[in-house]
Amino acid sequence: AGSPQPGPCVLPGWPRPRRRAGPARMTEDVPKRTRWAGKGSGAGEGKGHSRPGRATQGTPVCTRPGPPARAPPGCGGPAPALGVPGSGLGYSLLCSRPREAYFDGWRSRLSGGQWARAPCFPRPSNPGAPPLRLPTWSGPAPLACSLGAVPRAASSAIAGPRCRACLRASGRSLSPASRLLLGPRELKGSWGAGGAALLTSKAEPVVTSGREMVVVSVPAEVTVILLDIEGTTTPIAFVKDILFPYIKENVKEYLQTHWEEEECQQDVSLLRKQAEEDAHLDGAVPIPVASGGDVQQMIQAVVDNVSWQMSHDRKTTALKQLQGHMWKAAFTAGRMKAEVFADVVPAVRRWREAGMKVYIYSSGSVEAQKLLFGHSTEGDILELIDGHFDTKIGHKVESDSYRKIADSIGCSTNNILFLTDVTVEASAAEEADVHVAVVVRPGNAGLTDDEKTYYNLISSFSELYLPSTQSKV
Ligand SMILES: CSCCC(=O)C(=O)COP(=O)(O)O
Ligand SMILES: [Mg+2]
Repeated sequence: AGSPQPGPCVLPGWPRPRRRAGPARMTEDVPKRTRWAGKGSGAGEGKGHSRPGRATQGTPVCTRPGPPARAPPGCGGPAPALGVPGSGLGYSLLCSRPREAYFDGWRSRLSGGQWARAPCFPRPSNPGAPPLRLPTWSGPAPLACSLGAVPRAASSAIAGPRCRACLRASGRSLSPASRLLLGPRELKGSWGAGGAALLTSKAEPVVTSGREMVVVSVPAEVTVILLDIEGTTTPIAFVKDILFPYIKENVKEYLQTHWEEEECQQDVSLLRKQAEEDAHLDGAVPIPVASGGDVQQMIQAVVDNVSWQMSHDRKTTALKQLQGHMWKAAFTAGRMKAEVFADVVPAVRRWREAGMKVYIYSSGSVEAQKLLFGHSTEGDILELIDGHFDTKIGHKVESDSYRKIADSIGCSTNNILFLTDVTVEASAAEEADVHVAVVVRPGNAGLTDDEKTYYNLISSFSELYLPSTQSKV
């Protein structure tokens, strides 16, 4: 295997970014999500790349000489995972011509006829990053999975899905080019609970109790991890079934009890202002001015307004501020403990040990965030958080908010990795050049195939791999 062949390298069905001016390079066809590898390569990198929903499907053709991509041995046709969105983009391409694959800032030279689970395109990024030789295979795939798409080392110990296509068929998404989906080659070290055997200095297999695990490698430039709460650190069910119902059931009584207090009046003023802004919206509930009117009537208007906002899951600062004040009593009295996913605290500790700063950015008010982490099922874990942001800095769906957060922290946007369950937030953050990964947790909203393809997905914080060579803030 392996003498160089002429001809274009065709990667069918990628969501394609728009071409930018300048000499044709394979990187121009790299979907934006692969920017994890390319963020250091210059201002504007990735701008204009396609996103889910806006993606144009096509058949990008690299301009470098090389063989057409062809199906892996045993597959009997084009690798199914290659031709559709959600495929994992260029992993497992058979390149019989030496080329460089850039992979999360690491480079691996793939020589003739070898398979590599790495994107088959050059990335101009992170020139200073250490080279990494990714696992490669020569000749026929060592083990064709049921769909025959991805070769991997044989191991009867490994249960579960065996290739991207199988994983996708089994409902498990993976796709980002920056993921390592490796066969069971060598187990080193351990990471996280549950017996996960994990990478040490090199990208190596991740096998947890006989189950293959997908890892997303954190780019070396990342020094700050910014966390969403609902759907990311905390189950949506806790918010929807405990926190929010508490508000609905208690708002009237709370207002009646605290109406005369300064804090409560400020909350009502903010809600009134919001109601004025919302006046054009269907079903919006106005709040009359407090000029000697009937207090009970006003309280009822606030209750109705809150109820209307919550029924639409509004994330307004006004609503979040009142909610935060209301939760205070419940949390401080020990009547409520906030749930955090089991992987959160161990991972955050690890990140901090590695020198990362960890911040929260949630629609929940900073006050509510502090209550939540100060009274969690894991105890008071506030000390693990370096700082908090809420919608006072801007809404999570606006990219400017992320620039302001970076300013406030004192870093560049590309030093930040934002973890969220909401792709619109991820998209806004990316627009500001923030790295993102979408967190898939039980109960979270589903993702479209394009979104699964486009974004780095993790289902546990333990799936984030921090290269040990990184220097941190
Ligand atoms: C202390 S956060 C309470 C949950 C909440 O109010 C909320 O809106 C969560 O939104 P997130 O931005 O964390 O998804
Ligand atoms: Mg969320």
